[in-house]
Amino acid sequence: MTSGLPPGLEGNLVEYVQGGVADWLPFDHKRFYTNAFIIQGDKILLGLKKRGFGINKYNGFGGKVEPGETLTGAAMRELKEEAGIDAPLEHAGSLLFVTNGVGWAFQIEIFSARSYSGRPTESDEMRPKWFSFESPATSDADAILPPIPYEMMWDGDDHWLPLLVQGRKFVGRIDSVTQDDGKFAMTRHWFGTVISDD
Ligand SMILES: COc1nc(N)nc2c1ncn2[C@H]1C[C@H](O)[C@@H](COP(=O)(O)OP(=O)(O)OP(=O)(O)O)O1
Repeated sequence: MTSGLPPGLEGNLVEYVQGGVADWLPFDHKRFYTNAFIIQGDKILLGLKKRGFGINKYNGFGGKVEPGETLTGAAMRELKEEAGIDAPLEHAGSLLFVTNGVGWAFQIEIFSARSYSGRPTESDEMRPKWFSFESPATSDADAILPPIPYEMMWDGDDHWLPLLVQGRKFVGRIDSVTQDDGKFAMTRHWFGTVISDD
C-alpha cells in the first residue's frame, strides 16, 4: 500500500494528478455505485442522464449496487437497464466522491468493455450517444463523431477518462462543496494509477 494517500483510498498507487488545498472532507461510510463505459476504436459510448442525480450530464451507465449483488453483476445489470446492451465488463478503476454535509461518500467502481452485444437503446434514465476521444474528432471514415463533452460531464471526469480509454487502472478521490445554486464546486482532488493489484 502507498503511504500518504488521501483518506479512503488504498492500493499500490503512483500519483498521476492532484489539485486543491482544502482539507479533505469527512465521511463516515461509503455507498457503492457502478459506472460502465463501452470503448471501441477511438469512440466511447456515454449516456445523457434524463432524470435524478446528475440530470442533463453525460456519464457512463450505472447506479447503486443492490444488496447481494457483486460489483460486476451490478454493473452489467445497470448497463442492460440503462442502455439495453450486454458487455463483458472488466474493472477499470475506483473513484471516491465526497461532498460536504452528507456524511457518506460515493464509492464508484468503474468498468469498461471493448465489445458489446445488442443495440444501444434509450431508456427512461439514459440516452446513449457515441463520442470520439481522438482529436480531431473523426472516427469511421463515413461518420464524424463529436468530441467527449466534458463541459456536460461531472467535474474531474477530464482527469480520469483519458486513463480509462488508455486502459490504465486508476484510483481517485474528488471532494466538492455544494454552492448556493445547488451545483458542486470541486475543492480538492487526487488521482493515481495502479502499479499492481497486490
Ligand atoms: C463527481 O461526482 C460524480 N462523477 C461521476 N463521473 N459520476 C458520478 C458522480 N456522482 C455519482 N456518479 C455516478 C454514479 C452512478 O453511476 C450514477 C448515479 O446513479 P443513480 O443515482 O442514477 O443510481 P440508480 O441506482 O440508477 O438510481 P435510480 O434509483 O434512479 O434507479 O452517477
